[in-house]
Amino acid sequence: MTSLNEMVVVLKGFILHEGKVLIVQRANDDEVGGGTWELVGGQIHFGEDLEAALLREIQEEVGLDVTVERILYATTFQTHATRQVVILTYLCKSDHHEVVLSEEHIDYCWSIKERVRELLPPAILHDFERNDVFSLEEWV
Ligand SMILES: Nc1nc2c([nH]c(=O)n2[C@H]2C[C@H](O)[C@@H](COP(=O)(O)OP(=O)(O)OP(=O)(O)O)O2)c(=O)[nH]1
Repeated sequence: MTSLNEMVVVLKGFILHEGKVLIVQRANDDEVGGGTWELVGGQIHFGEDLEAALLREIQEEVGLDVTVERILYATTFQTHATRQVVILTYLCKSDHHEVVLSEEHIDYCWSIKERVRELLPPAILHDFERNDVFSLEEWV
């Protein structure tokens, strides 16, 4: 019997430029999480390398060429009964701050910690706390 369960792997970039992290706001008409703020990134394609997938997603969503430094944390959750997401979040550095958004997002913000605490949803903030992301010395 074929399983109807789905497992997706999502790569996210914690992109820093001059001490601030880039967060983006999903389009309001997005069926999942419309209007909410998140890190840049998306699903790996079958057969793709992790870093290549991350660089592709970052280029597609915000038009930046970044340097990937290291993995910060991995997390997983179910979006509904038959769909589980595994998220790998990587520290990245950008030499530039000029962002070109795709149709997926309607706004962006290079953010200090205080702003991130105001804008990101509790689930992501919880993962930041659990994985000491707020202690990153490169982040203002
Ligand atoms: N709990 C938790 N949720 C997170 C984290 N990072 C993160 O983006 N999310 C949420 C926000 C997104 O709604 C969701 C999955 O990311 P996504 O929207 O880019 O994935 P997707 O399936 O749409 O991928 P794609 O179509 O854009 O390729 O996970 C995190 O660290 N912890």
